[in-house]
Amino acid sequence: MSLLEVRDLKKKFGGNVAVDGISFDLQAGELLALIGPNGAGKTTTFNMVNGQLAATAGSITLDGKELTGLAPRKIAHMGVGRTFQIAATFSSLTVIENVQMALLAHHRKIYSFWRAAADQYKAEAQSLLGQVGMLAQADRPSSELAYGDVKRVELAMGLANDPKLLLMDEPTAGMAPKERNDLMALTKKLVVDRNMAVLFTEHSMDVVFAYADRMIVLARGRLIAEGGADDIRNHPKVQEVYFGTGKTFENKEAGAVQ
Ligand SMILES: Nc1ncnc2c1ncn2[C@@H]1O[C@H](COP(=O)(O)OP(=O)(O)OP(=O)(O)O)[C@@H](O)[C@H]1O
Repeated sequence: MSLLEVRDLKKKFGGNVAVDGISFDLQAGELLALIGPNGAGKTTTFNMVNGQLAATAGSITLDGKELTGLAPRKIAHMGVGRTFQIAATFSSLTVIENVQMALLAHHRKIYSFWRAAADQYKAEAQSLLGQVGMLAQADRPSSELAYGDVKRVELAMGLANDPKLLLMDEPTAGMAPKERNDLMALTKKLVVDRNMAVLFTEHSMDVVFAYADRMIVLARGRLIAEGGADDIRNHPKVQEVYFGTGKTFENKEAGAVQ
């Protein structure tokens, strides 16, 4: 049994079929990329896995337990994490306070307890910051961080619920190539060290080909290809949909840093 099993998953918005009966597996310790042109159904798939969107049909199981129909909070507690952007309101908090907030949320403490709980989960937060190489910057205001470091803190926050599966939506968007590579190398290390699974969407093909263990390709809601970098690069259907959009892989790489 795979950690995540998606079977015949479907989502309709009115008459528009955004995800049209896709099936795939994800193992613990695997970094799986979900790619495809704009409007392919990537975000919709993601949001069904974390429970933000209800599936129209199909099944999603984690460790054999059905996730469809459960609330996002319940799914998070079952071990599905996601990286989220540090909200503007939290940018005045220090790095470690942001991670403590994520831990408080996971342990269901109420925000108004925050003052009294300033020291709560400090050791756990330090441990998470250590894992993403940010311990030395724990007491800096988040607003002062370089963009690549913000992304590391967001990753630490995504680990607050000790996820078996971490969802990352375009983790490297807006990053310079060096920062992108550092973040993905770190993600890969965490996947191995924690025996965690990661499902990520990504527009930058160089990131996908360099770091993903495997990739699945969606086009118009259908899964059209699945495999390693060489399988995907040379897959006629994949070439067709990417050429069909006027974007070759090379063009996408060149235009990846926005
Ligand atoms: N809330 C919604 N209501 C109606 N249609 C939607 C909704 N969300 C997505 N869609 C439609 O579903 C299809 C898939 O969208 P989705 O955002 O999942 O694609 P995507 O692969 O993530 O695209 P992108 O790379 O542009 O983010 C599109 O046709 C989109 O217009």
